Parts: sequence; structure tokens; C-alpha cells
Amino acid sequence: MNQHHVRAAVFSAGSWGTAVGKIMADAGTSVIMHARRGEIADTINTTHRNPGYFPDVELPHTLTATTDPAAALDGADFLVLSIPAQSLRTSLAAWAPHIGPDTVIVSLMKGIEIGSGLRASQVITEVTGIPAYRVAVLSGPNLAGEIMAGQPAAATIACPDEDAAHRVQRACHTPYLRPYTSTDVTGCELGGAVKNVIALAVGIADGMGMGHNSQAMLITRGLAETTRLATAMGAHPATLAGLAGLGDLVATCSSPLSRNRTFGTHLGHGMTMAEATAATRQTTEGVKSAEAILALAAAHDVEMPITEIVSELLREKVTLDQAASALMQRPPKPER
Ligand SMILES: NC(=O)C1=CN([C@@H]2O[C@H](COP(=O)(O)OP(=O)(O)OC[C@H]3O[C@@H](n4cnc5c(N)ncnc54)[C@H](O)[C@@H]3O)[C@@H](O)[C@H]2O)C=CC1
Ligand SMILES: O=C(CO)COP(=O)(O)O
Repeated sequence: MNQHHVRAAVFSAGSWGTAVGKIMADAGTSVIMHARRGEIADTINTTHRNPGYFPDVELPHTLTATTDPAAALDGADFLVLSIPAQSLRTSLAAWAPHIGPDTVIVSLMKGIEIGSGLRASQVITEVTGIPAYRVAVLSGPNLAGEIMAGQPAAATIACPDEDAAHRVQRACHTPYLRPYTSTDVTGCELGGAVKNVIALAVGIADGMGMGHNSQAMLITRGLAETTRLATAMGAHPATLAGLAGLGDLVATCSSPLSRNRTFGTHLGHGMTMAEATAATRQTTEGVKSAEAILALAAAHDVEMPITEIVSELLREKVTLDQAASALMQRPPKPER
């Protein structure tokens, strides 16, 4: 019997795109990375490394790169999208004509679009016209650097079509990555987007010199407000207690590898937004998504005090001390 060789196109060759490209290649999938810059594609093809992100890690030789979106997408079973959430709409519109009729799209993005308030999977269906059952999301506690080092991790793959979720699961199951399936796309995406804002808060607290009690308070109450929003938008509460909720929140809020947490730490040390931005090279989704998440909270009549105060800090409307006391001086209430 002729065995179909599974192929994935990964757009683009940033930190998480490269890591997921490696995962899929290690799982036996042929991978073509789409890089915007020719020199990155050439370097991946000739040295099997992506030196701008992971100079020390050799990539599997079944992973190649191109700058040509049509070539990358030709015959692809999966289109894996890993670019900044706010650039998704424009970038995807240019790539969409090359997407095949059976290609399943896998979103790795953890952000909410400013203005529309849409989750990445919703932007994808809107821009491409591809039905939701062909769009999956992969989320969870997955700091790219640890995955590239081959450390054990798990992720959730959510898609309304369970069969599609299983296909993605098979295409990225390796000895170091254990993917679970789910149908709760909303819960997975909101868990991933809101944890970035909570990680900013934890980083800010850490930068201000606060210890683990304060940080645990923000993580726990952060999970409470994430769950409130997600369930109001139709998510299953168990998803928020799972890998794409609590799991990712704990990893991101604990790790110095997190860009969001690190950005928060810069602010907590007293940097201005301009200084913290200048000190940050890679995508920091929470900085952009905080405002969009707050708009969703307002639309669904959900209280999100931590997101609200982080958003005010990001807009430089309050000082660090004002932010801390605003949270602590909220009216006492039952724990929910
Ligand atoms: N790095 C990580 O550990 C993880 C990241 N993510 C998510 O993956 C997504 C991508 O993040 P990273 O790969 O970490 O970011 P990154 O900053 O390392 O890479 C972003 C990639 O997108 C490309 N890009 C940048 N601006 C673009 C634009 N305007 N149009 C098209 N392409 C553009 C860049 O060339 C680069 O290849 C984010 O939503 C992030 O939340 C999710 C899990 C883990
Ligand atoms: O999503 C992540 C880990 O799961 C990465 O977090 P940062 O984007 O804050 O680095």
C-alpha cells in the first residue's frame, strides 16, 4: 500500500515556529518552514540551524525552509501558524490563496486581535473562509527553549473536529512532547492569551521585589478571572484547569524564559514602556492583547481586576505603587 507522507508548512521561522517545526519533523512529518528573510531560509537549509533563535540546536534534516509561500504550502496536510497575533490578518490574507482544499490549519498563537476582539482561530476562519472544523489550536506549557532542549512537555490540541485533532496529535507526538486532544478551542485560546497578561503582572510583582506569596496570589486570582471570562464565552471550566489554562499559566509565570514575565519584570524594576519595549526582541503578546481582553471582559460583563490594572500600567496611567494598592484595596468578597 502507498503510504501518504504527512507534510507540514510552518509559518514562520521564529522561536515557537522553529520549535514546533522540530517537533513535527521528529514525529516523522516532513516540514517546510516559511521564513520572511532569504538568509534565514538559506541558513536553515545549509546548516540545519536557526542561529537567531537556537544557535546550539541541530534541526532534523527532514526540515527545510523557503521564502516562497506557494512552495511551502504545495501539498501541505497542515499549515502551522506562528506569527504575532496582531499581524495574522494581513499576513494570512497574502498566504491564503495558496492553501489547499484539505489543509488543516494549526494555530500556535496566544493573542487576541485588537479592535475585533477575535481569537486567532476566528481571524483564520474569517480571513480564509475555511470552516472552523479545519482549524485547530495547539496550546499549553511550552516554553520553546525547553522544548528545543528535548525536555518532556505536554500540550493540548483543540479542534471542533476530533478526527482532525487526532491527526495533528499524531503529527506532533514525540518522545518529549505528549499532545492531548480537546474540542474546546475557545478555552484553549483564552487560556493562552490571558496567561500572558497574568505573567506580565507576576513579572511586575517580581521586579518590585515581591515574593512567592504575592506571585501565587496573582497566579491563582489570575486563573479565577481567566476562567470567568472563558466560561462566559462558552469554554468548559475543565480546560482552564488543564494544560492550556493552569499548566501554561504556571510555566509562563514561573520562568525567566517567558518574554511576557520578563517584560513585566522590566516594568517592575522601573523601566518605562519605551525602555521595556527596546529591551525586548521577540513577540510579547500580552502587551498588545491586554486591551483586547479587557474589551471582551466588558462585552461579557466579567470582572478582570488584574488584567485591568496591568492594562493601566501598560498605558502608563498609574504608577507601580498605585497599581499594587488598587488591587489590594478592592472590597473584600468571598473567594470565587
Ligand atoms: N516562544 C514560545 O515559547 C511560545 C510562543 N507562543 C506563541 O507563538 C506566537 C509566535 O511567537 P514566537 O515564535 O515566540 O515569536 P518570535 O518573535 O520568536 O517570532 C515571530 C515570527 O513571526 C515573524 N513575524 C514577525 N512579524 C511579522 C509580521 N508582521 N508578519 C509576518 N510574520 C511576522 C517573524 O519573522 C518571526 O519568524 C505568539 O503568539 C506566541 O504567544 C506559544 C507558545 C510558546
Ligand atoms: O507561551 C509560552 C509558554 O507556553 C511562552 O510565553 P512567552 O510568550 O511569555 O515567552
